[in-house]
Amino acid sequence: MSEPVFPLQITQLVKDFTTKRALDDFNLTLAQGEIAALLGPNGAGKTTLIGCLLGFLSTDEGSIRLFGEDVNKLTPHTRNRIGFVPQTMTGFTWFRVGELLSYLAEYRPANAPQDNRWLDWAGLDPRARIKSLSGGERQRLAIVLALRFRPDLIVLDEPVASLDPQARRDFMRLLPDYAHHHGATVLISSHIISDLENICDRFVIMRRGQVVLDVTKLVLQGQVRHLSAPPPESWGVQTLAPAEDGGVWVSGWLPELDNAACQSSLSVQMPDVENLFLDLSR
Ligand SMILES: Nc1ncnc2c1ncn2[C@@H]1O[C@H](COP(=O)(O)OP(=O)(O)OP(=O)(O)O)[C@@H](O)[C@H]1O
Repeated sequence: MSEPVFPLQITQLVKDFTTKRALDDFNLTLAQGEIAALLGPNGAGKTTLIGCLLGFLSTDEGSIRLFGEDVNKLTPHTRNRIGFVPQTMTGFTWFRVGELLSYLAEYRPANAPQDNRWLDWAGLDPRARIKSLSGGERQRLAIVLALRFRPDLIVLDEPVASLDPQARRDFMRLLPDYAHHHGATVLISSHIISDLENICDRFVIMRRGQVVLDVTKLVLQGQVRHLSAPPPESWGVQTLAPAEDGGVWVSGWLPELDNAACQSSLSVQMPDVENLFLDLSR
């Protein structure tokens, strides 16, 4: 039987800068249609990871495969299946918005499918010069450029930091709609965890270049709990991290865990991603 082909498969990745190991045995595989949050404190390695998986940065060990192809040997077809939204858009400043859209469209096949909802959402004046756009308007343009040609794998590095609240909210509604509609896979990094909690079905938390927790929303809701104090060993649950409030994060099989907590003096709470993230990041 042939191996499944994943949109993204990162295996034992190592990335060293001169004085720093930024990624250390990093592993991540995304299946088609998954919307995954990439979370980590400043310096955790998120941008480095994204740079490596898009082929912008060289790697030292391990492998990165996109739709089954080595990231450094992507065919043009596969390259066209990937959309990348950077933290800030640079370059192309001499173009007008409409000129840049037309110019970049020439690099696509004439019949390439498009999704115009992003242009509608961005609301940009095609006659505006890119150098005169505000930071948020440039970011809208970056999103249009990355998503207009219906990518199957979307990688977003802090895409909403410069968007106003309405644009950010609308974008965070459109993105999962788009992904579900087209079966696209999404990897999104952001420090605004409440946004990600709503739209993501998987949470990958990294620290110091490594994955410290990789959990689906289903497992998070079904098996991860915050306890007010460490549980007895006999419960057989795994301790994930101590919590700042003196409690502890555990993972175990429910309802056994909830039943056990009911019969003891421990209080048990459903997880919220932000607190779990903060405690795992310490
Ligand atoms: N070109 C570079 N040379 C040396 N060290 C680097 C370089 N780029 C990044 N680093 C280091 O690698 C580590 C990971 O950086 P990275 O930018 O990937 O973190 P991040 O998780 O994206 O952080 P942030 O949330 O602040 O954007 C940091 O310690 C950073 O100082």
